[in-house]
Amino acid sequence: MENNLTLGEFIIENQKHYKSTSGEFSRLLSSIKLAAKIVNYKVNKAGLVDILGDAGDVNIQGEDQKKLDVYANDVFMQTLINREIACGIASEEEDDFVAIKGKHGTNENKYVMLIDPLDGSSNVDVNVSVGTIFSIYRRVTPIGTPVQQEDFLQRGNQQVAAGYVVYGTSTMLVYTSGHGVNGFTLNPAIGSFYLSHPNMEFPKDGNIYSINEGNYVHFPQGVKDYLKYCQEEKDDRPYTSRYIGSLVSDFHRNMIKGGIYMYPTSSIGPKGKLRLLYECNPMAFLAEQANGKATDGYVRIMDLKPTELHQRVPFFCGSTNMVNKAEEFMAKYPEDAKYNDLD
Ligand SMILES: O=P(O)(O)OC[C@H]1O[C@](O)(COP(=O)(O)O)[C@@H](O)[C@@H]1O
Ligand SMILES: [Mg+2]
Ligand SMILES: [Mg+2]
Repeated sequence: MENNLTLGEFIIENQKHYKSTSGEFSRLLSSIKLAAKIVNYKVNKAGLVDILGDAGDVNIQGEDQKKLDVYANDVFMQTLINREIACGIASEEEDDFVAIKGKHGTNENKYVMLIDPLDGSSNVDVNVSVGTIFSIYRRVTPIGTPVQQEDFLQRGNQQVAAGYVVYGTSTMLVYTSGHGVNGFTLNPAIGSFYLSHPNMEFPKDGNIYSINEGNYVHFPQGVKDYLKYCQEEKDDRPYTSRYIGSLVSDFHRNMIKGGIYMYPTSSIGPKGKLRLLYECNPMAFLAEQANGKATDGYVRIMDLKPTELHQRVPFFCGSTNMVNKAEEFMAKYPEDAKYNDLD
């Protein structure tokens, strides 16, 4: 393993792909790598340090923040702010985007980042794998001016890079900058990420479906029909149901083994649960770069026009043939495509 490229070497080797010649993009990826190691160190010994349980606050989405949500958010925010490595950051745990003003009050950087600092919060206290998700864009407003909302509300197809860290049996950082998907495993003894999963790809087909079936009665009919199809005794079915409850971990498993992750609308969550900007868009970019597919059941996730920082959308993501099949069932109920009109 140690002969493999380290993540740092890989980033430098692949600088030729980045339109940024200033090294700014490489430094941004290196800062993410550093923050991931710091969070990993805490996550790995969560039971021994006072980091489990609720932080006692509620985020803008009305969710109880876990201490690890707040910790991971602070680590990523401070790591990037202290290095003045981006001009703005938006986070699941911050009400609004944060403009990074350099020491001299201005910031010449061209990248903004959106982040889900700790994904799978419900699993934090029970020692089940969790993650971090990030998405990077080039700003659209003039460099040197204060960053604006429109720099963050860009369609997913404008992403420059996206990735996740999974804090699981091993810790991995998986990312794309538009040239395929590569996975790096952390060697905790050496403290370096090594290329362990080059050119990751979703199998076109799979036999795993991931969805919180506890919400079954609330699902749209198209989803109920697709689940019946998955559970039918026919051909290579029934499929296997696997649901960790951490998007990053369910996505990672399905990318390796073949499968589909679904978080649809429901009568209790009329727009679904997952956030477009820092959960669905980055995972969709990774999925497509790994020959998978990601839609809201009807439309390509990365073509959706964001309107709010924390907006939610339904999410169907994974092996292309499985997402196509799910869409076939959804297409029979076109009225369910209008989830955005349900204000
Ligand atoms: O408990 P539910 O409703 O099945 O939701 C689980 C989903 O919600 C999430 O935990 C949402 O992410 P956060 O933990 O970052 O809020 C996903 O990781 C996961 O797939
Ligand atoms: Mg999340
Ligand atoms: Mg989160």
